[in-house]
Amino acid sequence: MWRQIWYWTTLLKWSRWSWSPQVLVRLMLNVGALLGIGLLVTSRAAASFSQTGTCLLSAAAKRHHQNCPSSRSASTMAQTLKYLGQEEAQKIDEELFSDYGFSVDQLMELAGLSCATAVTRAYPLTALVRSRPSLLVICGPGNNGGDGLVCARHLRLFGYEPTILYPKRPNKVLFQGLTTQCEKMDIPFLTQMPEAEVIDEAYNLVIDAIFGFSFKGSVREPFGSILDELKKSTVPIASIDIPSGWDVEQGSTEGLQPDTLISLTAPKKSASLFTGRYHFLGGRFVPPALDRKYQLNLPPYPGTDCVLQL
Ligand SMILES: NC(=O)C1=CN([C@@H]2O[C@H](COP(=O)(O)OP(=O)(O)OC[C@H]3O[C@@H](n4cnc5c(N)ncnc54)[C@H](O)[C@@H]3O)[C@@H](O)[C@H]2O)[C@H](O)CC1
Ligand SMILES: [K+]
Repeated sequence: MWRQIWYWTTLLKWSRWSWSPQVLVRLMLNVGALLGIGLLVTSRAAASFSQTGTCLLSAAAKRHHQNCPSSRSASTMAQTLKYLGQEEAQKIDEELFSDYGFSVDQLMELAGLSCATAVTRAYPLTALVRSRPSLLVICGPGNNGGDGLVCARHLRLFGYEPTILYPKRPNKVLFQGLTTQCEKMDIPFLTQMPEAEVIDEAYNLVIDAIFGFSFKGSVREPFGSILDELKKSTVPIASIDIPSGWDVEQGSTEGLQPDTLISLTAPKKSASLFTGRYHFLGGRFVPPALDRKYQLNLPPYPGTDCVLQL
C-alpha cells in the first residue's frame, strides 16, 4: 500500500516536472539548437557545394586555365578538355601512326574535311560579303599545309571558290597527289602572295594552313613576309590547328589574330589565348583508348558531325 502511494506520487511529480512550461521551453530550445546546428551544417555544406559547383561551371566555361584553387580535387574530376603541349601533341600524332596503324593521308583527309566543314558553319555561302564565294588558302611546308590542300578540295565540292598559295612544296608523293587533286578540280594556284589590299578586295576569307604543332623559333622566309602581309589584311582568317607564327604553347600577342581556330585532335596550349569568334574541335578520329591514356577528355561530337564548336 505505502509502496503504491509512493509510486503514484513519484509518477505524478515526475510527469508534472517533466511537462512543466519550463521544461517545455528547455526542450524547444534544445530542439531549436539542434535544428540550428543542423541548418548551419546544411547551409555550410550547400554553400561549399555551390561554390564548388560555380567553380566547376566556370572551369568548364573558361576551360583549363581558369583558376579555381579552392576545389582542386573537384576540378580534376570535372571532364574538362585537355590543352596539349607541343611534345604531347607530337607524341599522340606518332602513336596514331605507330600503335594504331593509321596512315598520314587517312588522318589528313579527316582533318581537312573537319576544317572545310567548320568553314561552312562559320562562313555559310549565303552569308559571304562578296558575290563570288572566293577564299584564299595559304599552305605551309608540312602536314598543316596538307590539311589546307584537303580543306580546299572539300570546300570546292561544297560550292566555294578557293585559290591556293603553296610556296614550299615537299617532294613527297602524298603532297604531289593532293596538289594534283586540287589542280584537277580547277582550283587555281598563285605564284606569289598578293598584297593585303588585293586580299581585302578579292576574298571573303583566308585559310591559314601554314604551320601547325611542329612550328618552332622565329619564322623563316618566305613565310615571314607572307605572315606580315596577312597581318595587314582585314579579311577574316580561319587558322588550322594553330594560328601560324604562334608559339604552340605560349601563343603570340603580335602575331595573327584569327577569327576562327579549328583545333585538331585536341586544342594546343596556345588555344587558350585565342580571342576570335569561333573555336572548333575537329579530327574526329581519336580512338577512345588514346583519349583515356592521355586524359584528353574529348567532348562528344554531336551525331555524325566531324566538328564541334567549343
Ligand atoms: N594528329 C593530328 O592531330 C594530325 C594533325 N595533322 C596536321 O599536321 C600538323 C603538324 O604537322 P607537321 O608536319 O608535324 O608540322 P607543321 O605543319 O607544323 O610544319 C612543319 C614544317 O614547318 C617548318 N617549320 C617549322 N618551324 C619553322 C619556322 N620557324 N620557320 C619556317 N618554317 C618552319 C618545318 O621545317 C617543317 O617543314 C598539325 O598541326 C595538323 O595540322 C595531320 O594532318 C593529321 C594528324
Ligand atoms: K595554321
